[in-house]
Amino acid sequence: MKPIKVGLLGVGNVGGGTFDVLERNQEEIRRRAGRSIEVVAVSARNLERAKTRTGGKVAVVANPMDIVNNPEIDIVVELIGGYDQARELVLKAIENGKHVVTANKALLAVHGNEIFAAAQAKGVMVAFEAAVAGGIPIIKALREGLTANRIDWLAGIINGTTNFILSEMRDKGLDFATVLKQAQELGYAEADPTFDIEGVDAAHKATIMSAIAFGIPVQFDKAHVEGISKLNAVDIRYAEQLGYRIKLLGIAKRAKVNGKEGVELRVHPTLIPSKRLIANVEGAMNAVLVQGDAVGATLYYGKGAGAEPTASAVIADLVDITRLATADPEHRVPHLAFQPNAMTNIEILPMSEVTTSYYLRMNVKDEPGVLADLTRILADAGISIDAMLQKEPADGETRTDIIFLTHQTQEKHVNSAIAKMEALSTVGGSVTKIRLENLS
Ligand SMILES: NC(=O)c1ccc[n+]([C@@H]2O[C@H](COP(=O)([O-])OP(=O)(O)OC[C@H]3O[C@@H](n4cnc5c(N)ncnc54)[C@H](O)[C@@H]3O)[C@@H](O)[C@H]2O)c1
Ligand SMILES: N[C@@H](CCO)C(=O)O
Ligand code: NA
Repeated sequence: MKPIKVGLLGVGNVGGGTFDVLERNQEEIRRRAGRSIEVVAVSARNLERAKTRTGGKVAVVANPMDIVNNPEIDIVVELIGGYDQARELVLKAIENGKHVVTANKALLAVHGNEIFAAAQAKGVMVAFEAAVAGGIPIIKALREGLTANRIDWLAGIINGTTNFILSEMRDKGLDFATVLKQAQELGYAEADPTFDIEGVDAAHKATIMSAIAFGIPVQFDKAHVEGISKLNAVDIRYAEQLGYRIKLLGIAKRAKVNGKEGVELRVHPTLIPSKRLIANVEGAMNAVLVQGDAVGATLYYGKGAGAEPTASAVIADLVDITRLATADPEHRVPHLAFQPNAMTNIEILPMSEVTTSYYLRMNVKDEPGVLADLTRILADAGISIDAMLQKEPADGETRTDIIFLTHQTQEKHVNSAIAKMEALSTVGGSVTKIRLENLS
């Protein structure tokens, strides 16, 4: 069979890695795919660098539209990132009847509904394994391996950069800026690293997984997004003393509020019991825990960022498309796991309606009655306490830290209890709130 022809948009970290792995493993890949997969052209901003990077073996063009409009190309691989230009290129490739592979989670979390509808109408595939948790085949697992299940929830460490920062800060005592620079040098970080640090990248990925897990449209604008920039080292230490690790988790969960179905879609620092496997995922590694009603809990672990791990996922999609290119479109696996006419629109819940447990830290005057006031406020809000830690005041100090771990409750109740605590004259400053998940 004649080779399937690929055009690469972008020869950066992932584009370069894809080129290398395709070349190195071309024979293995051909034996699996049944045809050779051949990169015939790449588009790059820096033409000379791209020529050197690809060893002068392929055409290098400046205008990515030249690839998208090239009738010889069967599959366009979008690895430039960003929203607008990537959207325009992907939609044009689809209009031209080309299949698309992309690692661009930002694009799919925001414009996915439009892109998948266009691909469906045209009968082409848009594959995106690399967009979520890099090299881990989590899209394949959710969409195919777990297809018998009603998925109850999933929770993942899905941003390598922030996990790397949290691990290095804890283990080596390095400061935030130094570790971020290392993550950038290692090719983990997004072009704009605030996307990593502020939880946006993890929310893009959680949004994509929520759509596949529950058969709902992608709705990034409804996700709750909180990163690690406001996380305090003291809370990492207290969490350890209480038997927990703090991780940036992306969570998608079915919930029922007043008898009505909803979906929780949230990214935030989270205390996880230290004994859980996922609590011990360190560095740029990712892990996703999925709870299905039939299978129970399954855990997927591996490299979530970096050139070749991500290339591994890009190429898996290229092989899938190569195998299925001649199949009737209606016989292929649907883009978002559910048939397009069988999607539902379960509401994404506002954060005030979310139910979870909490770590609350406050700095208080060390005097009689303070603890009673605090526990009264929690009791009045219907919040029960699971554990408490009270530190001895340092020598000569009259103030100390108190930490409560609560049982599950709705966020609105915790917020109103915190407002009452902060109004006490014995409580100084604001109360730190970090969510806690037992993941069992
Ligand atoms: N780096 C990772 O570990 C990783 C993992 C998973 C997904 N991703 C995603 O993969 C995509 C690429 O990430 P990356 O880390 O390789 O980024 P990168 O910045 O290393 O590479 C992007 C490349 O695209 C080029 N480019 C930008 N606009 C272009 C244009 N108009 N025409 C041609 N080339 C253009 C840039 O010059 C750059 O070389 C992003 O969507 C990113 O979110 C990255
Ligand atoms: N910036 C992302 C790349 C992988 O999607 C991360 O750190 O996880
Ligand atoms: Na993946």
